[in-house]
Amino acid sequence: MQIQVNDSLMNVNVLFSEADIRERIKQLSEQINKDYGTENTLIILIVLHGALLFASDLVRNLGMPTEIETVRIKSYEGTSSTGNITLVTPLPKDLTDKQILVIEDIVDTGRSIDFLLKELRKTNPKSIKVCSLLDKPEAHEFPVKADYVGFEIAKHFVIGYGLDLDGKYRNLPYVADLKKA
Ligand SMILES: O=P(O)(O)OC[C@H]1O[C@H](OP(=O)(O)OP(=O)(O)O)[C@H](O)[C@@H]1O
Ligand SMILES: Nc1nc2[nH]cnc2c(=O)[nH]1
Repeated sequence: MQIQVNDSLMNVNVLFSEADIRERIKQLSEQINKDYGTENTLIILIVLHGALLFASDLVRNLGMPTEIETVRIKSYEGTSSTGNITLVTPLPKDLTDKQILVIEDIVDTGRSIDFLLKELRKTNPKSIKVCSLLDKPEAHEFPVKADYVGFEIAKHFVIGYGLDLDGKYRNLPYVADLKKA
């Protein structure tokens, strides 16, 4: 598939197929189930919009009681970060003493998750961990480390499986990068 990005025609190059993602989600959920056990409730905090597809596949494999919550933060326009993070929706209420697992689609510069973790810590939860489908270690500008990572990737802009380009292509069932056609 080819798509137009600004003035360039780009090839959509699959990095992780549907099967790759399914298999990795199985492994991640096994690890999360092992770490948390089956007794205590886990708050699943889905960071909208990007993490929607990943989270909905991941939670189906979790064995503990969960409460699903969402938060929307925004930083990217096109393929670059604006540098300004905003909390578009409020944090869920009553997070004090709760176990929270934040679900992200990608940690890139780390600015978004750094911002969100600071906001969450103000609510005095029992614990906060982060599970991100993708991580770009070479792009980090903030000292963040996700506790669970699906795949580490290079410093390339990716789309699909929740990740957008100006709001589009989130529905692609795979993760792809863009190469000049
Ligand atoms: O580590 P960073 O450099 O901050 O980049 C990661 C963030 O960027 C994307 O969000 P975006 O603001 O594009 O919103 P979206 O999830 O609605 O696409 C993504 O979902 C992460 O939240
Ligand atoms: N779609 C998309 N959003 C991002 N937000 C931060 N990095 C990325 C990326 O590589 N792709």
